[in-house]
Amino acid sequence: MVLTTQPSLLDLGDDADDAPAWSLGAVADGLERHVLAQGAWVDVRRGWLRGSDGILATLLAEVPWRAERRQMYEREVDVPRLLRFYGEEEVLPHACLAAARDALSAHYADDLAAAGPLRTAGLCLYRDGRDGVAWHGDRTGRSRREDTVVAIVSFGAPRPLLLRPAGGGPTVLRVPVGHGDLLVMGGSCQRTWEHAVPKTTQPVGPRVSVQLRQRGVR
Ligand SMILES: O=C(O)CCC(=O)C(=O)O
Ligand SMILES: [Fe+2]
Repeated sequence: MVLTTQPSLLDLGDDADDAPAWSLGAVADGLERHVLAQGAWVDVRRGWLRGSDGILATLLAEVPWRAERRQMYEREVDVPRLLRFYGEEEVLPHACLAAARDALSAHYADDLAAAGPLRTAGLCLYRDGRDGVAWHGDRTGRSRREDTVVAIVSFGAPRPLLLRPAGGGPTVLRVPVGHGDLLVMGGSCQRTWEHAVPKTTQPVGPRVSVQLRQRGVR
Protein backbone atom coordinates (compact mmCIF):
# COMPACT_ATOMS: atom_id res chain seq x y z
CA MET A 1 0.00 0.00 0.00
CA VAL A 2 1.25 3.47 -0.84
CA LEU A 3 0.81 6.07 1.85
CA THR A 4 0.25 9.58 0.61
CA THR A 5 0.13 12.71 2.67
CA GLN A 6 -2.76 15.06 2.25
CA PRO A 7 -1.53 18.60 1.61
CA SER A 8 -2.84 21.11 4.13
CA LEU A 9 -5.84 23.01 2.81
CA LEU A 10 -4.01 26.22 3.47
CA ASP A 11 -0.91 25.28 1.45
CA LEU A 12 -2.50 26.71 -1.63
CA GLY A 13 0.34 28.28 -3.57
CA ASP A 14 2.34 26.26 -6.06
CA ASP A 15 5.77 26.72 -7.53
CA ALA A 16 7.97 24.73 -9.87
CA ASP A 17 9.28 22.46 -7.08
CA ASP A 18 5.75 21.65 -5.96
CA ALA A 19 6.54 23.25 -2.60
CA PRO A 20 3.86 25.76 -1.68
CA ALA A 21 4.78 29.31 -2.70
CA TRP A 22 2.98 30.59 0.38
CA SER A 23 1.07 29.26 3.36
CA LEU A 24 -0.84 30.50 6.37
CA GLY A 25 -0.15 29.29 9.87
CA ALA A 26 -2.96 28.66 12.36
CA VAL A 27 -4.06 32.09 13.62
CA ALA A 28 -4.04 31.02 17.27
CA ASP A 29 -0.53 29.54 17.08
CA GLY A 30 1.80 32.03 18.74
CA LEU A 31 -0.76 34.84 18.81
CA GLU A 32 0.04 37.37 21.55
CA ARG A 33 -2.64 39.63 22.99
CA HIS A 34 -1.84 43.10 24.32
CA VAL A 35 -4.76 44.28 26.43
CA LEU A 36 -5.01 48.07 26.34
CA ALA A 37 -7.11 50.44 28.50
CA GLN A 38 -10.76 51.23 27.75
CA GLY A 39 -11.69 47.90 26.18
CA ALA A 40 -9.13 47.90 23.37
CA TRP A 41 -6.77 45.08 22.46
CA VAL A 42 -4.08 44.32 19.90
CA ASP A 43 -3.13 40.79 18.81
CA VAL A 44 0.22 40.10 17.14
CA ARG A 45 1.26 36.96 15.30
CA ARG A 46 4.76 37.13 13.84
CA GLY A 47 5.45 35.42 10.52
CA TRP A 48 1.87 34.29 10.03
CA LEU A 49 2.04 34.24 6.22
CA ARG A 50 5.03 32.30 4.95
CA GLY A 51 6.38 33.08 1.48
CA SER A 52 5.86 36.81 1.98
CA ASP A 53 8.69 37.91 -0.34
CA GLY A 54 7.01 36.33 -3.35
CA ILE A 55 3.66 37.81 -2.33
CA LEU A 56 5.27 41.25 -1.99
CA ALA A 57 6.71 40.98 -5.51
CA THR A 58 3.26 40.13 -6.91
CA LEU A 59 1.59 42.98 -5.04
CA LEU A 60 4.22 45.53 -6.10
CA ALA A 61 3.87 44.47 -9.75
CA GLU A 62 0.14 43.86 -10.08
CA VAL A 63 -1.80 46.19 -7.80
CA PRO A 64 -2.87 49.35 -9.67
CA TRP A 65 -1.33 51.62 -7.03
CA ARG A 66 -2.62 55.19 -6.93
CA ALA A 67 -1.17 58.35 -5.51
CA GLU A 68 -3.72 60.53 -3.70
CA ARG A 69 -3.74 64.19 -2.72
CA ARG A 70 -5.30 65.54 0.44
CA GLN A 71 -6.37 69.00 1.56
CA MET A 72 -4.20 70.20 4.45
CA TYR A 73 -5.37 73.60 5.66
CA GLU A 74 -4.99 75.84 2.56
CA ARG A 75 -2.71 73.49 0.64
CA GLU A 76 -3.21 70.27 -1.26
CA VAL A 77 -0.46 67.78 -0.39
CA ASP A 78 0.55 64.29 -1.54
CA VAL A 79 -0.61 61.47 0.71
CA PRO A 80 2.74 59.88 1.67
CA ARG A 81 1.97 56.33 0.49
CA LEU A 82 0.30 54.68 -2.49
CA LEU A 83 -3.17 53.20 -2.10
CA ARG A 84 -5.70 50.82 -3.57
CA PHE A 85 -8.99 49.92 -1.89
CA TYR A 86 -10.70 46.61 -2.74
CA GLY A 87 -14.43 46.62 -2.02
CA GLU A 88 -16.24 43.48 -1.02
CA GLU A 89 -17.19 42.48 -4.58
CA GLU A 90 -13.67 42.81 -5.96
CA VAL A 91 -11.20 39.99 -6.54
CA LEU A 92 -8.16 40.50 -4.34
CA PRO A 93 -4.79 40.75 -6.09
CA HIS A 94 -3.33 37.61 -4.47
CA ALA A 95 -5.09 34.39 -3.42
CA CYS A 96 -3.40 34.54 -0.01
CA LEU A 97 -5.38 37.66 0.87
CA ALA A 98 -8.76 35.98 0.48
CA ALA A 99 -7.47 32.99 2.47
CA ALA A 100 -6.20 35.35 5.19
CA ARG A 101 -9.49 37.27 5.28
CA ASP A 102 -11.50 34.06 5.64
CA ALA A 103 -9.20 32.52 8.27
CA LEU A 104 -9.35 35.71 10.32
CA SER A 105 -13.12 36.00 9.97
CA ALA A 106 -13.40 32.47 11.39
CA HIS A 107 -10.91 33.05 14.21
CA TYR A 108 -12.52 36.35 15.28
CA ALA A 109 -16.13 35.29 14.60
CA ASP A 110 -17.31 36.20 18.13
CA ASP A 111 -15.81 39.71 17.90
CA LEU A 112 -17.24 40.21 14.41
CA ALA A 113 -20.71 38.84 15.16
CA ALA A 114 -22.50 42.21 15.37
CA ALA A 115 -21.53 43.35 11.85
CA GLY A 116 -20.39 40.26 9.96
CA PRO A 117 -17.07 38.99 8.62
CA LEU A 118 -14.09 40.92 7.27
CA ARG A 119 -14.99 41.96 3.73
CA THR A 120 -12.85 44.80 2.39
CA ALA A 121 -9.11 45.18 1.88
CA GLY A 122 -7.34 48.52 1.99
CA LEU A 123 -3.83 48.23 0.57
CA CYS A 124 -1.09 50.78 1.28
CA LEU A 125 2.39 50.82 -0.19
CA TYR A 126 5.09 52.56 1.82
CA ARG A 127 7.75 53.00 -0.87
CA ASP A 128 10.50 53.95 1.58
CA GLY A 129 11.02 55.82 4.87
CA ARG A 130 9.49 59.00 3.43
CA ASP A 131 6.12 57.27 3.40
CA GLY A 132 4.09 56.84 6.58
CA VAL A 133 0.70 57.41 8.16
CA ALA A 134 0.03 60.00 10.86
CA TRP A 135 -1.82 59.33 14.13
CA HIS A 136 -5.44 58.39 13.52
CA GLY A 137 -8.18 55.86 14.33
CA ASP A 138 -10.10 54.07 11.56
CA ARG A 139 -13.29 55.90 12.47
CA THR A 140 -15.17 56.33 9.22
CA GLY A 141 -18.48 54.49 9.47
CA ARG A 142 -19.78 52.38 12.31
CA SER A 143 -16.33 52.12 13.97
CA ARG A 144 -16.94 55.70 15.13
CA ARG A 145 -19.46 54.38 17.65
CA GLU A 146 -19.06 50.61 17.87
CA ASP A 147 -16.34 48.05 18.43
CA THR A 148 -14.75 46.58 15.34
CA VAL A 149 -11.82 44.42 14.28
CA VAL A 150 -9.20 45.71 11.84
CA ALA A 151 -6.69 43.02 10.85
CA ILE A 152 -3.45 44.04 9.15
CA VAL A 153 -1.15 41.69 7.23
CA SER A 154 2.21 43.17 6.26
CA PHE A 155 4.69 42.30 3.52
CA GLY A 156 8.22 43.55 2.92
CA ALA A 157 10.44 45.66 5.14
CA PRO A 158 9.15 45.88 8.73
CA ARG A 159 7.96 49.30 9.89
CA PRO A 160 6.93 50.04 13.49
CA LEU A 161 3.18 50.46 14.05
CA LEU A 162 2.65 52.63 17.13
CA LEU A 163 -0.35 52.92 19.45
CA ARG A 164 -1.25 55.68 21.88
CA PRO A 165 -4.48 56.72 23.64
CA ALA A 166 -6.85 58.83 21.51
CA GLY A 167 -6.09 62.51 21.87
CA GLY A 168 -2.38 62.09 22.47
CA GLY A 169 0.07 60.94 25.10
CA PRO A 170 3.11 58.72 24.96
CA THR A 171 3.35 55.68 22.70
CA VAL A 172 2.22 52.62 24.67
CA LEU A 173 2.85 49.91 22.09
CA ARG A 174 5.39 49.76 19.24
CA VAL A 175 5.21 46.69 17.02
CA PRO A 176 7.48 46.27 13.97
CA VAL A 177 5.34 44.68 11.23
CA GLY A 178 6.55 43.24 7.91
CA HIS A 179 7.43 39.85 6.31
CA GLY A 180 4.03 38.18 6.76
CA ASP A 181 3.30 39.46 10.29
CA LEU A 182 -0.30 39.81 11.46
CA LEU A 183 -1.49 42.63 13.73
CA VAL A 184 -5.15 42.85 14.74
CA MET A 185 -6.75 45.80 16.50
CA GLY A 186 -10.02 45.01 18.27
CA GLY A 187 -12.56 46.06 20.88
CA SER A 188 -12.78 49.84 21.18
CA CYS A 189 -9.29 50.36 19.66
CA GLN A 190 -10.38 52.54 16.71
CA ARG A 191 -12.34 54.92 18.97
CA THR A 192 -10.25 55.03 22.12
CA TRP A 193 -6.74 54.64 20.67
CA GLU A 194 -4.77 56.01 17.73
CA HIS A 195 -2.22 54.27 15.55
CA ALA A 196 0.54 55.55 13.25
CA VAL A 197 3.42 54.35 11.09
CA PRO A 198 5.99 57.14 11.41
CA LYS A 199 8.23 58.26 8.62
CA THR A 200 11.91 57.45 9.14
CA THR A 201 15.25 58.72 7.88
CA GLN A 202 16.65 55.17 8.12
CA PRO A 203 17.10 53.41 4.78
CA VAL A 204 14.17 51.03 4.51
CA GLY A 205 12.74 48.97 1.65
CA PRO A 206 9.11 48.90 0.53
CA ARG A 207 6.33 47.62 2.81
CA VAL A 208 2.79 46.72 1.79
CA SER A 209 0.05 46.81 4.46
CA VAL A 210 -3.26 45.04 3.85
CA GLN A 211 -6.03 46.15 6.19
CA LEU A 212 -9.01 43.80 6.34
CA ARG A 213 -12.18 45.41 7.67
CA GLN A 214 -15.90 44.76 8.17
CA ARG A 215 -18.56 46.24 5.92
CA GLY A 216 -19.09 49.96 6.51
CA VAL A 217 -15.78 50.64 8.28
CA ARG A 218 -12.85 52.64 6.87
O1 LIG B 1 0.52 50.60 7.64
C1 LIG B 1 -0.35 50.10 8.33
O2 LIG B 1 -0.35 48.90 8.57
C2 LIG B 1 -1.42 50.97 8.92
C3 LIG B 1 -2.28 51.62 7.89
C4 LIG B 1 -3.44 52.33 8.51
O3 LIG B 1 -3.50 52.53 9.68
C5 LIG B 1 -4.58 52.76 7.67
O4 LIG B 1 -4.45 52.79 6.45
O5 LIG B 1 -5.63 53.07 8.23
FE1 LIG C 1 -5.49 52.96 10.32
